[in-house]
Amino acid sequence: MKVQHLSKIIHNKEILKDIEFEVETGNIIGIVGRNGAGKTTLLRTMAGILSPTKGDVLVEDKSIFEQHKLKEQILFVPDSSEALKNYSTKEILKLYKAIYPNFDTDYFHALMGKFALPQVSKIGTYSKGMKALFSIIIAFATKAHYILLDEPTDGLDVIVKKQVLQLLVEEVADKERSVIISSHRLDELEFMANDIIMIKDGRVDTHYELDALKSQYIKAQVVFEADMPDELHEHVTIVAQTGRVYTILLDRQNEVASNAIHSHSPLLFEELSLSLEDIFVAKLGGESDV
Ligand SMILES: Nc1ncnc2c1ncn2[C@@H]1O[C@H](COP(=O)(O)OP(=O)(O)OP(=O)(O)O)[C@@H](O)[C@H]1O
Repeated sequence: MKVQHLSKIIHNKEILKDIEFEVETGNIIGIVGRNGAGKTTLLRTMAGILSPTKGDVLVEDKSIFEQHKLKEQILFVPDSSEALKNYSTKEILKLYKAIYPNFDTDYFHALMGKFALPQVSKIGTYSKGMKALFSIIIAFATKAHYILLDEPTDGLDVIVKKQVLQLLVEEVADKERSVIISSHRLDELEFMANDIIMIKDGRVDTHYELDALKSQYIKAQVVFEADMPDELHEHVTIVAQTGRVYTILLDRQNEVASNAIHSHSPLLFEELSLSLEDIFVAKLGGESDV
């Protein structure tokens, strides 16, 4: 799937601005960004629910807005299943089977059994987590090639969440499917995603292959005889400070920063393992809530 120069204007406001990236099959892509950055609008446009003001979404090098049948390969799971609440699980099953020609009914029942989800006459009677789970089960049973999930783990308890995350990883393992997830949960994404696309004010701020991103930064604990020398503040991001113990982030390529630190002969300089959340602190200037 190719997202090409995608722009979307709603009520004179440019929500998406020239967004471009490619989704390879067998990958999990994490879309992250602060509230209102444009993640949901992007997913809805990629699913063909919203039409772009400019740009295109291509599957098999053809526009999904010109060849509507291609939309059968894409499935969008919204962060709320309100629209389903008055239907029974059987009715929803029937609806999806009609829309998605490759819908796998056996797989649907197998997943319902695996997650011990009962069939109900009104989806509204499910708990919040059960609704989220049901939407995910339906999504994977469609056998669509591109599954777009908006905040999929909202409302799931820890045990179900782990099972769902495991399911996502298994689903892409055969390289037939890609999963694109919008999430605030960086800690979850970092164990699954191959790529992270950070959206800021409707633009792709950064698009990183996760392993490359992690190797770009160093997280370290550093202690000097006194407070951290002033000149170092411009070179490093301080993540935490307890007394004279500073936890810092610095760019691995930035030799000036590294030389500056060592020229002040730190009493301790110890590299720590880096999380995705740390990187967002570095990139968004202390705003870890993306
Ligand atoms: N139908 C609409 N009419 C007017 N403005 C809209 C509409 N849909 C989205 N927007 C605006 O577009 C911007 C991006 O919204 P969007 O829901 O895509 O962000 P998001 O990154 O998914 O946010 P969140 O993390 O809070 O879910 C927001 O400023 C929102 O108010």
